[in-house]
Amino acid sequence: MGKDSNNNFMRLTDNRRGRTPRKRNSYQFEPVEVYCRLRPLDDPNEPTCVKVVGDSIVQLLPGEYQYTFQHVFDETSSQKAVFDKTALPLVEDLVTGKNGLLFTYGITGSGKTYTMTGSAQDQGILPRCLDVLFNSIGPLQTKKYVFKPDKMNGFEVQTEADAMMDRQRKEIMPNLTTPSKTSLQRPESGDVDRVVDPTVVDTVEDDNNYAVFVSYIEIYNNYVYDLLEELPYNAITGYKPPQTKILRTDSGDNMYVHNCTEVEVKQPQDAIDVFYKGQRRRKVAHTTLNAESSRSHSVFNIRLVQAPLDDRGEEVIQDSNRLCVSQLSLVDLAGSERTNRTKNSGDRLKEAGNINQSLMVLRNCLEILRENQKSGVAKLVPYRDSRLTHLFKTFFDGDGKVRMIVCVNPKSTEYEETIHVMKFAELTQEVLITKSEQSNKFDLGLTPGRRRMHQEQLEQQQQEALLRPALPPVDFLVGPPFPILELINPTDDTTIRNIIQCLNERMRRKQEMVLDYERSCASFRDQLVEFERNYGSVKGRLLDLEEKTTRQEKESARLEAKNKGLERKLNELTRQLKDAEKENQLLSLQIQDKTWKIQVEKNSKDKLRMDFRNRLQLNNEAWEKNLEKAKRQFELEAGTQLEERDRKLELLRDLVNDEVVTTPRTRSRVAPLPTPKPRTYTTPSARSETDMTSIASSAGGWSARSAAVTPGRAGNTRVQSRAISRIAPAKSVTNMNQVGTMPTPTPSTSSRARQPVVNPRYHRRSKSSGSAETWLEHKPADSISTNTLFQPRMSKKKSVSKLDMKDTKSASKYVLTHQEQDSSDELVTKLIKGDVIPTSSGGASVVFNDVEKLNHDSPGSRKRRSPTQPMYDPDLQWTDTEDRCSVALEGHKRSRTTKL
Ligand SMILES: Nc1ncnc2c1ncn2[C@@H]1O[C@H](COP(=O)(O)OP(=O)(O)OP(=O)(O)O)[C@@H](O)[C@H]1O
Repeated sequence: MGKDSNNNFMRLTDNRRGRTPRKRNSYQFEPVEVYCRLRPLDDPNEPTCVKVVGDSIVQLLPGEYQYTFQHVFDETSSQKAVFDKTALPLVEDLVTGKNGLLFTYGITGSGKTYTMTGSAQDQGILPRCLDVLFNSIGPLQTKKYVFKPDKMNGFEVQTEADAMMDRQRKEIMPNLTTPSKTSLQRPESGDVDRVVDPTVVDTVEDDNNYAVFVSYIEIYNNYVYDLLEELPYNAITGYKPPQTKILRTDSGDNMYVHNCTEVEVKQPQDAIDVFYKGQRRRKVAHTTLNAESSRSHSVFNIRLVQAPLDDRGEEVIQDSNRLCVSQLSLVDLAGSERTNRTKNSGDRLKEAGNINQSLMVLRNCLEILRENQKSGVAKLVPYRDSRLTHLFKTFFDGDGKVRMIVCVNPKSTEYEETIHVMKFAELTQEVLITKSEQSNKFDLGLTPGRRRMHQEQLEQQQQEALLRPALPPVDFLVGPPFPILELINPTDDTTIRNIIQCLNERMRRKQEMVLDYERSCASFRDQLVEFERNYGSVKGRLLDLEEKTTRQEKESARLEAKNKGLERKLNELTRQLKDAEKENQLLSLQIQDKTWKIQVEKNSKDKLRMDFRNRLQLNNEAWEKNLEKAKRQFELEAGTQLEERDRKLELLRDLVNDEVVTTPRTRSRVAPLPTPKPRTYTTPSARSETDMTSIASSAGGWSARSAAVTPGRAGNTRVQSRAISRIAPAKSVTNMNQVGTMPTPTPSTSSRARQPVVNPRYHRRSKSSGSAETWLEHKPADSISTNTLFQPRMSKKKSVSKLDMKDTKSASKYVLTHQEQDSSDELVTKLIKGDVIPTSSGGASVVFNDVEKLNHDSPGSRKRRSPTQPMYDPDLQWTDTEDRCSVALEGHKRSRTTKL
C-alpha cells in the first residue's frame, strides 16, 4: 500500500471517529461512568471504613458522608458480575467500531490488578474481554496478515494471496513478531486451565471480516515503554534496557505510541500470552504497603480492525478506506497513595512522586474539563503535563466511552486515602464526554448476508458435485492395435477375419466416443446456458449497482462540494469572528485607556478646581481685607473732614446766632452742641454706600450708573453729630433698620429743620401710598429666604433674578436684595431701593434713595461688636423718650415755636 492509501485511510478513520468537531451535526454527551468495587478484608474481623448503603451508594465511616456511583460492587461481587456491568458494553461498542477506555483507580492493594487481570480460575476484565471478543468474531476473522499495521497508527489491507506470502515469509523468520506459544513463558497462575468466559455479543456485523491486534505499554516515571518489544540479548551484558517511546499524533489528531509493537492474535489465548509476556516486564517494586505493588501505569490495548466483504461475500474489499479500527484500552493505574504515607525513599520515592504527579494531572484535566463544560469556557486542558493524560487526550476530548472502576480497600486504616479516592471519583463523574457516533462506514449498498449466501453457494456446489452421476472413464484409445496384416497364404481367412474384427471393434469404439463427446457437449451446453443465465443476472445486478454507485458518487461529490463550500464559509466566519474578537479586544483596550485618561483628566480638573477655589477664597479674603482697610482709611479721612466741617458749621452757626436775637431758652436749647467725639464709625448709610457699590457692581453696569447718580445723597447720609438723629436707629423688634437718604441740612435751618427719623416720603406705610408704583424686585438667584415677619409692601411688583432692560420699562421703582454676613456671622439682608427714571436715550437709570436692612440675630448669641460698628454711646443714641420727642418736635417748625 502506498502513502496515498494511508492518507485515505486516515481521512476515513477520522470521519468515522468524528475527531473534527466542526463536522459534527450535533453533540450528545454522556458522563464518565464510575463504578466502585470493595475488596474483601484480609481479616474479616477487622474494622471497616466503608459501608455499602445501596446498589450505588457507599458511606464512609465514621461520618455521614455518602458517595454515589453508577454501581457499587461489594466484597462478595464476582469477577463475572463486575465484567458484565463495566466492560461488556465496551466490548459491544468495540465490535461496532467505537472506542472505549476503562481504568482501575485506587490505592495500593485495593484490588486494581485483581479486577483487571484476576486469577486463572476467576478471570478479570482483560481476559474476559478477549474471550468475549473472540467468541463473537471467531469464524469471521481474516487470514493472518490481511490487515497490516502501518506503524503510523493505521492499517493496510492486502489480498489473501499476499497475506499467504507474508505468512510463509514470517514463519520461517527466526524473529517472529507474534509470540509463539512455546516462546512465551506461562505465568505461575497457569492459564492453561483458565476458565473461559462463554459470553457472545450479538452486535457483530456478519458481512465484515475482523482481525484483532494487541499492544501493551507501560508508563513508568512518566516515560513510555513498549512491553512487547523484543530486547536484544547479549551474552555478557544480558538484555539491553528498553528504549522509551514517544507519543505522536496521527493525521486525525489521535495520540499513539510511535513504533509500538502490535501483535495480531487469532485466539484469546494468544492475546493472554502476549499480555503475560509484557506483564513479566513490568516494573514491580516492593513498598512498605504491598509486597507486589506495581509502580507503573500499564495500558493494554485491543484494536479491532474490520472491513466489509466484497459483493460475493468471499474476500474483504481491497480498499484501505473501508477499514474501520476501534480500540479498547484497559488501564491498570498505579496506586494513588500519597508519598508521605508509603515511607519510600530514593527510587521508590521518585516513582511515587511521578505516580502522584500523573494522577494529579489526570485530576487537573478532569477538573478543567468539568469547569469548561459547566461554565462554557474553553480553558486549556493540561493533557500534555503527563504522558498518561496525553495518551488518552482523544478519549477525554470525545472519542468513546470512558469508564472507571474505583477499587477500595475498606480497611479502617485506609480511611484517609479512601477519602481522597472518593473525592476523585466524585469529580470524575461530573465530566461529560462527547458521545461517539455510530459508524455508517459499512453501508456500501451491498447485499446484506453476502457471507451467508456465499457459504450456502459453496455448500450447494459441494452437494451438487456429490449428487452428479459419475461418468464412466472415457478411454480415448480407438481400439486394440491392428493385427498383423501380412497374408502369407491366399486362403488365410483367419487374418482377414481378425482384421475385420479389429475394424469392427474400432468402429464401435468410435461410435462410443462420438456419443460421449455429444453427451459432454450437451452437458457443457447446459452448464454454459446456466452460466449464461447467471451471468445475465449478475450483469444486470452489476449494472444496477454501477448505476447506483454512479448516483451515489454524484451525490457524494455534490455533498462534498457543498461540504467544502460550507467549510469555506465556516472558515471565513471563523476568521471574521477572530477578527471581530481581536477588534473587540482592541476597542476594549482603547475604551479602558480612554476611561483611564478621562479619569486622570477629571482628577486633575478637580484638583485645579480646588486650587482655584482656594486661591479665589484667598484672593477674596485679601481683597476684603484691603477693602476694609481702605474703607477704614476713607472713613477716618471722611470723619476728620466732617468734623472739620462741623466745627466750621458750628462756628458759622455761632456767628449767625450772635447776629440773631434769641430768647435765652432758645439759645440754651440750640447753643453749644457737644463736640463730637473724635471717634470714627460706620453709619448704616455709610455702609449702605459700600453696599450699594457692591450691589451696583453685582447688578452690572446699569446699577453702577444708577449708584453714580446719587453720590451726594449717599454722602449726605454721613452727616453726624446731631444729624445722627436723622439716622433712625429704630432697633425695633424686627431688627429692621430703616435708613433714609435725606437732603443735606443747610446751616441756616440746622437748628430747626432737623428732620424726623423716618422720612415720610419714603416710609409711608399707608396702603394707598404705593398703589400707583410698579416695583421691579431684583432678587439674585442665590438669595436666601429670610421669612421675616415684616415684609416690604409692594402692591405691584415684578420679581426678577437677573436684570433685563425691558423689565425696567414698566417699573417705576426698583429694589435690589443684597445679602451678606456681618462680622458676627449673622445674615444681613439689605433692600436697596430706588426710583427708575427713563433716560433720554431710551434706557432707564435708577436713583437709589433708600436702604432697608434686615439683621438676623441668633437668639441668645453674644454678638461681638464689629470694630467698624459704632460703640454704643449714649451721646449718639436716643435713649429716652424725652430726647426722642424733643428731636421730633425739633423737626417740626411750628411745634417748636409753640413749645418755645
Ligand atoms: N475482590 C477481591 N477478591 C479477592 N481478593 C482480592 C480482591 N481484590 C484484591 N484482592 C487481593 O488483594 C491483593 C492486592 O490486590 P491487587 O494486587 O489487585 O492490588 P492493587 O490495587 O493492584 O495494588 P497495586 O497498586 O500495588 O498494584 C491481592 O492479593 C489480591 O488477590
